[in-house]
Amino acid sequence: MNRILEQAINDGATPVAPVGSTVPDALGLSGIHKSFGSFTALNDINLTVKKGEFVCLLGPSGCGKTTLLRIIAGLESANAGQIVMLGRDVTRQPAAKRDYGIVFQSYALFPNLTVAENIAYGLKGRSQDKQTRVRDLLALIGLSGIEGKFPGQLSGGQQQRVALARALATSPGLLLLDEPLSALDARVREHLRREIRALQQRLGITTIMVTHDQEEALTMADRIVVMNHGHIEQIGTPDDIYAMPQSRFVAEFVGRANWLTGEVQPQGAVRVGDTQLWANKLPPLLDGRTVTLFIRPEAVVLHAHWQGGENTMLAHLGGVESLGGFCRVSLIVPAMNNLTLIADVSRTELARLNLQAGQRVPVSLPPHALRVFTDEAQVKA
Ligand SMILES: Nc1ncnc2c1ncn2[C@@H]1O[C@H](COP(=O)(O)OP(=O)(O)OP(=O)(O)O)[C@@H](O)[C@H]1O
Repeated sequence: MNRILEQAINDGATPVAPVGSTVPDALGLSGIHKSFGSFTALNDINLTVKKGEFVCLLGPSGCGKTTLLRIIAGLESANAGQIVMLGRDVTRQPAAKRDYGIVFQSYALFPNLTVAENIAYGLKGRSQDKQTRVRDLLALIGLSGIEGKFPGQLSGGQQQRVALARALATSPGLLLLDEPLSALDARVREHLRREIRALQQRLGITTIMVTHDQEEALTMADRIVVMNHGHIEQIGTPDDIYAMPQSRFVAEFVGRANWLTGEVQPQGAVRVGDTQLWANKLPPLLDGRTVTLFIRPEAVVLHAHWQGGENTMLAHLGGVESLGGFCRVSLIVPAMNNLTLIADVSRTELARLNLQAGQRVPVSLPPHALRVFTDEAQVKA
């Protein structure tokens, strides 16, 4: 077994707790508040991260995710709130007393030091032990033999892997990643995404990563924390966030969506233009209210022939855009005031339907796939 992996396990870094044992949470944030002058950057942030979890802080530019990561790291201080790491209150501890490794967006390696010197920078002890540690870490990140190179001789992806090795060198309890992939090109980014996730799972190291890239968060995280204007909009697994967004902001920020505005009818349907739509979980007492229905493009069903049925209508085929593995079809629905729906359809399905531009296509919006929002909040059944 790789020595680092072995050490991580000996250090107790494995994420799975024995049945019945009480493992303290890796991180607990309560009531975190941060202002810069009169500007509130973070407002009442509460979050618990379990040992071994990979959590992504996701949100648009300026929502406060980097500020939150810096507060966890002790590089910024909060105006109010408490930070607990593995049961230890570190709120007033300086950065050096908090047990974490960090990787920033820009590689932040010392250009005048070799790879080995960069990785060993924070290590204490005998030079021979350090050499062994560096060798093990380089093997761990798949870059054995580059000890003597300088950062300038490495590609961007290699530099970020070295930065990761440096962050892991002291076997920290927590790994903090601040947009570590955003300076890399798409192919390297995708590759490193998988590598970092695999490494994190093998080491069982609790990880918090800041990203504005929803795909990154959806593919890497155990849980996603969606942030907006300094507060948390939703915390959930990638599946929860994608399929059951709790606010319109989350639904719009993560993935594509169709939005349909309609009025709730006395019998419980929602009228959109001349069409009556039924949604599962439409709660009572909404008669006459204007609501917004939400459906993901891949949930829109196209039919080869008209069969009628619930939530089925005729649309005109607007256009077909190829997006590699699937196609995005735009559909204009006359019975919904010429609203344009988008549907994501596989290439096989598209070939089966044999669609021609301008053709009339029967379209269904399955009731179970329609979610209902009033103003900002999603209506809960
Ligand atoms: N030192 C500072 N002084 C004043 N305002 C700051 C400071 N640091 C951050 N801010 C403000 O706080 C808000 C949150 O910034 P933060 O960097 O945390 O956002 P972010 O979500 O990480 O965005 P990005 O993805 O663009 O880095 C922004 O409006 C930013 O301008």
